Amino acid sequence: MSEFNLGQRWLSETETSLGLGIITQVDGRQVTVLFPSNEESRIYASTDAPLARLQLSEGQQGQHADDWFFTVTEVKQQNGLLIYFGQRHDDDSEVMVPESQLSHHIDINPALTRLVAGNADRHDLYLLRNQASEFYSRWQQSPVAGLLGARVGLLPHQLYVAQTVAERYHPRVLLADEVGLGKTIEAGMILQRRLLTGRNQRVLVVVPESLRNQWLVEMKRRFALSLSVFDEDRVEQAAMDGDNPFLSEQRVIVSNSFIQRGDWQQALAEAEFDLLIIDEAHHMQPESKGYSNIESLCKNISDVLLLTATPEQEGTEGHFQRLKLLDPARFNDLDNFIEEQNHYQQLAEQAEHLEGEELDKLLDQHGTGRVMFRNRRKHIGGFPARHLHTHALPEYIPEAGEPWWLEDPRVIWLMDFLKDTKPQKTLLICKTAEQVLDLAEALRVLSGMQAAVFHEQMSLLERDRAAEFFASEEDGSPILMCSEIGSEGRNFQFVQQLVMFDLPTNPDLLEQRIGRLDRIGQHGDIHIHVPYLEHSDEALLVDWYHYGMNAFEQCNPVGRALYEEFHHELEQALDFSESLPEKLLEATKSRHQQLLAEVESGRDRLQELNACRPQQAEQIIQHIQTDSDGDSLYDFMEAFWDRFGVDTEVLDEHRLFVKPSEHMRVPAIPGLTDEGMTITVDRDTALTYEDIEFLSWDHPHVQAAIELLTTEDFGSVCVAKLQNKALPAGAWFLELDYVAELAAPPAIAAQEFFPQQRFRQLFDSQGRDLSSKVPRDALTQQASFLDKKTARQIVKQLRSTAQSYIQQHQPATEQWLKKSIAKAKQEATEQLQKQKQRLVDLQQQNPSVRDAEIEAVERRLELLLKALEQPSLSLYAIRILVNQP
Ligand SMILES: Nc1ncnc2c1ncn2[C@@H]1O[C@H](COP(=O)(O)OP(=O)(O)OP(=O)(O)O)[C@@H](O)[C@H]1O
Repeated sequence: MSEFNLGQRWLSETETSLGLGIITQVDGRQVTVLFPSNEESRIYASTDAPLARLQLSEGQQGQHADDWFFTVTEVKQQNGLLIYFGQRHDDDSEVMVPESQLSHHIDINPALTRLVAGNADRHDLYLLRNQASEFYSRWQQSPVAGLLGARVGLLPHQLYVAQTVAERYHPRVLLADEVGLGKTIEAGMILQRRLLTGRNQRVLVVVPESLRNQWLVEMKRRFALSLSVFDEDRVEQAAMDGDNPFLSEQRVIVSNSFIQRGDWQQALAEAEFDLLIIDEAHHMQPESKGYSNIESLCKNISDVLLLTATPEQEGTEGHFQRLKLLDPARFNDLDNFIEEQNHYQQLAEQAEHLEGEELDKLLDQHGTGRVMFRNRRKHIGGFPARHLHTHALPEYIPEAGEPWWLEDPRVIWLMDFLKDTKPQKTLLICKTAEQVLDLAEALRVLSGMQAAVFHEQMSLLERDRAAEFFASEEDGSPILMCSEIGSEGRNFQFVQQLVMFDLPTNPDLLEQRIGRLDRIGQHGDIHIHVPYLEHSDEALLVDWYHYGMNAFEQCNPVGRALYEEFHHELEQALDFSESLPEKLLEATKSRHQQLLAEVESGRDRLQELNACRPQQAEQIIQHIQTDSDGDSLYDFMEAFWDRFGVDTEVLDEHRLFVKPSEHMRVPAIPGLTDEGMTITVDRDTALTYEDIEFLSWDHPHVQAAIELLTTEDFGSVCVAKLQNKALPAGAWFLELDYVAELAAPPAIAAQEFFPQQRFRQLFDSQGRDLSSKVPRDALTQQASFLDKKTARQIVKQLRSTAQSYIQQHQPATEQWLKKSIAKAKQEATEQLQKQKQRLVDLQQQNPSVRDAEIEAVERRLELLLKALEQPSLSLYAIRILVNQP
């Protein structure tokens, strides 16, 4: 057949996955085609080769073999070869591209390629493809994208913080909710939203070693997010290739001590992290080891979240130092900072008389409002009561040479207590690992009990195993005995009995200890037991804490301030008195009341107003409830699994088991393992069964399904049967869907102004434009399945007419694109200018608005406008409907 010429580009109608082929040999009866992307050759009989010629027409996009794109402006023929003239996308230059120089990849216009090749899919796959793009576009615009899929109860105070911080330009904030109110969860939500919207790509998490595993587990089970642990071994291993070891992963978690050692500081600095999260940040003290390493990370990384429940654990100055890590320019003078705090009461009074935007403005403009978020139990409500039980025990004189625990009455008390409270679980906390080990020995020797222990001399794995052994309901240990490291960060809300075998002198540490039980998820009253020896330090401390500041039964916001004021007298009393001096108790009590009244009307009130604005929080919750749209998600995924060969088995009303079958359409789908998984789209079910997957539009498997459908060619061309008696048999319609997208740096979240956009055109057999007259759904309702063979025949019959319609109506598509670009430009300019102005105004009043934030808005607008100059347009889907009444 004379139509074949060397250098021409043809597609295989039966194997489009081979990519674009090139004719390498033509002899009388045979034609040889090389498919370079697969390095395969095929020889066909020239008379009936299942091949289709790729011919781009004006207005269409082409891809050069060197990977740049162009839009065709003119097509010429020369010696049987096509020569394309057009404009390059990257530098706007005029180009001439002989067809032999086209890229072997044909994924830029999958629908057109398939049409040319004469291929068609089933109607239901086409519908799924269209749904995928619709849902994707909706998700891209959702103000709660990234907050939909967290396996958490929808708590207003957390969602308000998460949404507010995630939205900021280069957020640098202190998350300082009281112990156990969910700072880790807030950080996870912020992280997830920022990752999924593209605002951040590379995160470094720094946590105390003892919390590393808990973080990993929490991020995985609550957010389906994996973090990669980097310790000395892993880094050394990875560094052997000579590359920066941290660049091998996007989400990295390291321990405080790893940072303190500082061996990899240079590599960390060069690893291009854009978000830093530091948990238990009160440990970061200027005098602490490796502080300068933390300081330089905070300087290097644009976005920073510091987490601590006890920001003032190391005093006002310590608190100030952490604020300084966030914004050294704003927090540069401690005296000024203290002076500012003195005006909080006055500000709070003003705030009481304001509402809505006025209130927002005042809170935004003053103090630490923009930098620090602190929610308190008192404001949230609904937490269980805490009860103190003191157990005064007689002093004893230890016998020389005998272990102390043989005679200490607290040990006898503990054994009786465990008997009395059986089968309840008890958490015991004391100061040192030695004491824990002695107590474990005591219980073993005196009562034959194998108690779970948790202390710094154990490896991380051993600690996690101990916590698991304790948590196990059936054969777990009734008691876990921890040294002070167990008093931070861990989740023991399934326990109601807490024994303090000794007492810390720092009220914040006391609160951290109680916080292991008093946290979200605690459903019973908490019983705090302090067994103490008469005239011991604990005898004084228990009175000071309980009668002086009610620190056991209430969360105490001024504990640290009281400690700072009274610690000299307290230490003296501990050294020289047998009981708490009345004078010290009275002084503590009255100062406690005074300070409490002050902070509650000042700092506290401002923090309360700032950390959660109930109306806005309510709106976020409503958005989440609406945008989750579990029914649509379930239907969409069910159709997806069905079409892609994933087996499903209904377990109950809310749970489904899904597993890859032997007939998968693609080899693997991210987020779905070979063993399969149980899923739910129902939040309550996901909270009840933590081992099953909570599917949402944020979930990696759902995102993978959408990506597969929208970026590959599944369902891009279909032929369906119409049964309309009012129309002649054989009448046909051509429905085209164009998709426009932006190629922009992910960090500017361009999708919020220009999500994936679709443009539909509908023509009848005479080429009449019916786009505005016949809606898509009306056709879908009348459309039905047509067998594959007939469908392919129809595509082959109509493909050249369809191509000419596409070409003919290209100007209308471009017109549409121009309009939507102009609209997006206007909206982006208006909104971002407004955002910038707000920050500029704020900065006049409140220096905690950083220049970097304002510059980031300017940069976002600049990059957005640039990206809007070059949207990519592709023919996304083609549906041919043929009437067979
Ligand atoms: N919205 C929520 N839904 C379900 N569980 C939650 C939610 N928020 C927090 N939790 C659970 O409550 C516990 C406390 O949360 P988290 O660890 O985030 O608190 P924290 O403020 O970081 O604690 P700490 O002050 O001790 O470091 C955890 O077990 C967490 O999984």
